[in-house]
Amino acid sequence: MILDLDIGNTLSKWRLKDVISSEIRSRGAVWTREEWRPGADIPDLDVVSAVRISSVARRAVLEDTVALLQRRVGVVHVARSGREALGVTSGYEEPGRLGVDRWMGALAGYQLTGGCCSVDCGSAITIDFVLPGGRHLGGYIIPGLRLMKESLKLGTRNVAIDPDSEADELLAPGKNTVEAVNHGIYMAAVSAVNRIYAEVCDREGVALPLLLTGGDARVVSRGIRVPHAIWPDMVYAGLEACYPLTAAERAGKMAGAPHVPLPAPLERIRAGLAFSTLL
Ligand SMILES: Nc1ncnc2c1ncn2[C@@H]1O[C@H](COP(=O)(O)OP(=O)(O)O)[C@@H](O)[C@H]1O
Ligand SMILES: CC(C)(COP(=O)(O)O)[C@@H](O)C(=O)NCCC(=O)O
Ligand SMILES: [K+]
Repeated sequence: MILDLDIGNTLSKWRLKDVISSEIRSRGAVWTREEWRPGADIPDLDVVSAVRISSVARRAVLEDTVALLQRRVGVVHVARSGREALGVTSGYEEPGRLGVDRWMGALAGYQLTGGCCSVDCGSAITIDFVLPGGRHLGGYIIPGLRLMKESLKLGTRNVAIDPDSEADELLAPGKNTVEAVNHGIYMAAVSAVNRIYAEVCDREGVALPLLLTGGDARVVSRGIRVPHAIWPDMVYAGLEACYPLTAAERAGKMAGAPHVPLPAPLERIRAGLAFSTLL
């Protein structure tokens, strides 16, 4: 089995992938803690022959995890952001400083679409752009839904936005504190994504496919008006593309890759932008 790890600031996600069949056998998540230790809630390492890791947690968390895994597993790949990979060149002045989860998402998105906007809705919401041809432009970082809510300190942190709510309900004015906070941060997040997507497509003169991932991808998706796809395994797909281990991966297949709808025509994106900024 291959153990893939996506260690974010909130959750450490894992999945076990069969080396022979390329099927995902199991998956789970544990809180990203100071001392991250395989335990009851972590897969059995005896069946693991290789590990691939994307981590944006504190360096000590990664070092501890890698040290522990290296004692038990023969092959441990730790992804790093770089200046160039798989046809994509980083837009960052210091490429090593780009969050590796963003880099994995950008690489996976580029493999799938040949140029896209990738949005990762986790602890932070990150919005990255890769143009056709492979130039990564850089991106945007805003607080995620949960962080925005916690920062208000209004005692609403444990009342999550129902991911099944209709966008229309979430966009309506709140009639109590919980609603006002939930609807406010939701509006802030989806407005930012909609606006940033339109601004950058307009600037660059290209309508890009739009991909969403992360723990809040589903709820954010409901407020996005332009065609897009959700790809829960997008960070894992970057690991697959960087460190292909199975026959399917070597053939360029990425697990769980969604059907990506054609983007809206550029004129429509521009008209929407003009409408939201000039009226
Ligand atoms: N079952 C869940 N447990 C925890 N967080 C969840 C859950 N479902 C959705 N979320 C949301 O997803 C976010 C974590 O998403 P994730 O992409 O794993 O973040 P990160 O990569 O930063 O750890 C949380 O901040 C929360 O808003
Ligand atoms: C922006 C992030 C905190 C997002 O992390 P996440 O929400 O996935 O936990 C992470 O990608 C990161 O630490 N990036 C380094 C800074 C940068 O990308 O510029
Ligand atoms: K994120």
